[in-house]
Amino acid sequence: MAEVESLLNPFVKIRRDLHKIPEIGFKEFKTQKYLLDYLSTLPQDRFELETWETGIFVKIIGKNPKKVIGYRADIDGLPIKEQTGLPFCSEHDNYMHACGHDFHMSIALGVLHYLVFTPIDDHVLFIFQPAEEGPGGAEPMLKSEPMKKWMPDIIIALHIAPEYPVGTIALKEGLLFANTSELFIELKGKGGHAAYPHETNDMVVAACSLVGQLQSIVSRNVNPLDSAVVTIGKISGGSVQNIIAETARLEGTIRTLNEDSMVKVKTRIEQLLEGIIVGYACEGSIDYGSMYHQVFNEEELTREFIEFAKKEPGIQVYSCKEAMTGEDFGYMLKEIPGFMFWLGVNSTYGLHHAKLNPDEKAIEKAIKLLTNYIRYKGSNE
Ligand SMILES: CC(=O)N[C@@H](CCC[C@H](N)C(=O)O)C(=O)O
Repeated sequence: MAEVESLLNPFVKIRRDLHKIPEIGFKEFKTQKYLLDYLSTLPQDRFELETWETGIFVKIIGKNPKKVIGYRADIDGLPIKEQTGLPFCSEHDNYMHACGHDFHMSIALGVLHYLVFTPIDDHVLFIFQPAEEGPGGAEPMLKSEPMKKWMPDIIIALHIAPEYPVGTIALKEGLLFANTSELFIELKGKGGHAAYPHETNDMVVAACSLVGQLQSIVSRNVNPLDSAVVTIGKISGGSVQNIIAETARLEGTIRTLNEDSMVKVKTRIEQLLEGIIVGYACEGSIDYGSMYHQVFNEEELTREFIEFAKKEPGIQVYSCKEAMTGEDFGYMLKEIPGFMFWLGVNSTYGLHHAKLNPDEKAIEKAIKLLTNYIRYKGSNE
């Protein structure tokens, strides 16, 4: 294994190292240390660095700066048990980089490394952001002191796309990713003996009924020409097979392409929950957790990047439709002009799947494309 690793592109090795240590939002301690250790090997006079929570800001000093170009990479993993069987699979039981943030980090380090050794005119701010999967690091990071001090004039990010081949990128001007809101519903009834249901209010039955009713929101309350998602990803309740459950909890997410639909979907969820409370004589409450602003690509910069990327050897540019994925990078794009794009990584299994296995050849492609684009944008001659 050591021999094979010595033959790898160093940023593929970095990706594998990071893949082994996935950590969830605001607990990315080993990840932050790994990134800091790597940064400590680079010439220290070429950049300034500030940590923020488990994230890191790195400003590469420009030769003749007129602006700051921002590049953001998210760093957290997901609570999923990896099933890839890869030799470098997760060493953290029940956690996995199943959304490609290991790729995002290694690509960012590749571009950063190049710019440290080959300075350009403008400053380049790298933002290693925690907690993209939740509860959200972008919004508080935007308000942080380092960000205020080094506020970028433009900002860029990518996300891996398992469905596209290596060597492709996909993007569009305007709306790229949906508005999101987490959804947590608690139900409380009356538990008791499995053989005496008439003396209880069974929250497993109430929860199942509510999950069924929630499916009607998208099909019956949202305009068919609009789009929305209501997904319940987790149900829990009860303690053992012969006790009727006193409590149940649903955990899910809402996605919409505009803010009005988000309000409408939430109103319907609240109405349906009211119905359950009355129908099952129970208590119920909703917590919307964290919400992400849509990802909206600034049109002129996006068009310019598309034209640039089309001329890059080995890169094919696809035009895509908006997706119902969410990204708190949307908050950065709300304040700073920029764009996000999909990077093709050709995996049979998709994002958030325990067998996601992105093709590492995409790492070098992305490093080259981004480095060339940032050099082009950051040249003031
Ligand atoms: C790109 C991606 O997969 N992002 C996540 C963001 C999750 C936000 C939040 N935890 C929620 O579930 O609403 C996604 O699931 O789209």
